[in-house]
Parts: sequence; structure tokens; C-alpha cells
Amino acid sequence: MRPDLCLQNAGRRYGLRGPWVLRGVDLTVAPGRLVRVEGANGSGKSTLLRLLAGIDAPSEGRITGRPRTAYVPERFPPALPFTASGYLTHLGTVHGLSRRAAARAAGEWLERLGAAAYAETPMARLSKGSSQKVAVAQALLAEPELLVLDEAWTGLDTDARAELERAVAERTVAGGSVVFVDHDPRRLAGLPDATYAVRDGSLVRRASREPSPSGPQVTVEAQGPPDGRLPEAAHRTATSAEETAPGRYRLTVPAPHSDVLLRTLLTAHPPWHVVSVSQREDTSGSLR
Ligand SMILES: Nc1ncnc2c1ncn2[C@@H]1O[C@H](COP(=O)(O)OP(=O)(O)OP(=O)(O)O)[C@@H](O)[C@H]1O
Repeated sequence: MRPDLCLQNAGRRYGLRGPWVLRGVDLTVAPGRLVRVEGANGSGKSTLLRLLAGIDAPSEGRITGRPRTAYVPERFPPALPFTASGYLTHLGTVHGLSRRAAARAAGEWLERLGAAAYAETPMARLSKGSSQKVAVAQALLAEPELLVLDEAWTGLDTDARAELERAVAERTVAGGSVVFVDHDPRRLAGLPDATYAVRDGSLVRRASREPSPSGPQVTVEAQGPPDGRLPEAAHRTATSAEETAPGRYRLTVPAPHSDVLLRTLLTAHPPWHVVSVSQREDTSGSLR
């Protein structure tokens, strides 16, 4: 089992005598966890995410249990001497994939994010939105154990935003951890296992009461095998799970995560029987 990623008494300042941006930060990110980080502008969220991603080292304290990590930075280098697919294939090989597997993963992610038409476009000529899709694809293609997302939804179109939400669910169901910052408080609302605020250089854990998920919800009725327990991964994906009869569950999940939940149930050993799937529109408006 992969160890937890731990920040112990971590601090970061820029320059030898710069003011401390973060100090005394203790944070544990266990496998399979989804963690949200909030904070005012300039409070140090990106600084924290760069420490978690291993892009920067703490000025004091330490970090242990580093998993295979991928990161979508707040600002993605736009003008690189590659085509989108050439860049992703190159990065895939850096992440340890064979060239062939890297090219395949690059093509799949560009397709999923709706950017297949730009695969052969030089990075420097991509629009901001397409460039952001490449930024997201580079982080997802090697199935990282830790995914760090700094405002990764910004600039994506509606379909690509939903696809990234789905990818987050896939990572956590597969036992990966995801840490994210997003300016929209409704992003993945109700799903994080923990939410922290960066305030005055410290990390404060927010009360566990999360806002309820917004956007369309899907209800799945599923019947398990005799004495079967709901798979752990299904528990992680669903926002509510009610046992309505022995071995029978009513599960609620945000619509973008429903196919991940269904796949989890149908591929469990032994597989679960999906009795019904129904979608309920949410009145609070769709997620932007
Ligand atoms: N490379 C750097 N060199 C010097 N100072 C920096 C550097 N990066 C960040 N800072 C400073 O550290 C503080 C925290 O910045 P950071 O970008 O981590 O905050 P943030 O919460 O992510 O902000 P925002 O919400 O505006 O993106 C700011 O005062 C910023 O000016």
C-alpha cells in the first residue's frame, strides 16, 4: 500500500529573507482522497500546491511519502516548440510510458477533452482554451498517484470541464489522490474528503459540513451479491449511499461521475446488478 503524502511543519518563503508565505503546515493526503484548498487571492494556495506537486521544496520542514505526481499549473507554458500531440507524447515518455503507449494516451486524452482536431497544431498557435486542454491532458496521461490541479478548470469549455470532473472521479476510484484549487465554490461540491483554507500563512481545516452537490444528480439502484458489501470505490464516488434492503443500495452521484460509479459496480468481483438509473435535475443551476 502506498504511504500517505505528508507535509510536516512545512514552510515556504521566496528568497532568503522574504516573508514567510506558509509556515508550520502539517497536512496528510492519503491514497484515494480528494482535497480542496481555498483561500483569498495571494494567500499562498499556489505555493502550497507547488510544494505538494514537488515543483518547489519547502524552505523548512519536510515532505515524505511522495507518490508519482502530476500537476496542472495555474499558468501553463504556452509557447513550446512542439505540436500538442508531440508534446504530450514526449511528456508521456518522461512519465515512463513507452513511445507508443504515450502517443496512444495523448490521442485518447485529446479526444476526451475535445481537442483531437488540434493534435497536430503547434502549441504556440493554440487558443487559451485548447492550450489548457493540453495542460490537463499532460497531467492525466500517465495515471498519476497524486494529481494536483491549480485552477485547472479555468478556460475549459463546458464539455471539457465535465470531462475533467470525470477524470478526477476516475483517479480517486483508482486509489489516486487529487488536490485542487478552484475559484468556483461549487466545483466538485460535496465530494471533497477534506477542505482546507490557507489563512495568514497557516492551513486551517474547514468544518466537515460541505455544501450539497450542485448540478444534475443521478440515482443508481444496485443489488449486490449475497452478503456483498458495497465496494469501497463506490462509497468514495457516491455522495450518498442508503441500504434500502439487505444488499440493495440507493446511491446518489453527481451526473459527471455516474459512469465511473456504474463501471465500479459492474466490474466489482463479483459484479453488482444495476437495477435502475435515473437522473434528477438540480434547481440550483448548472456548474460553470
Ligand atoms: N516565485 C515567487 N517569488 C516571489 N514571491 C512569490 C512567488 N510566488 C508567489 N509569491 C508570493 O507569495 C504569496 C502567495 O502567492 P500564491 O501565488 O501562492 O497565492 P495564491 O493564493 O495562489 O494567489 P492567487 O489566488 O492570486 O492565485 C504572494 O504574496 C506572492 O506574491
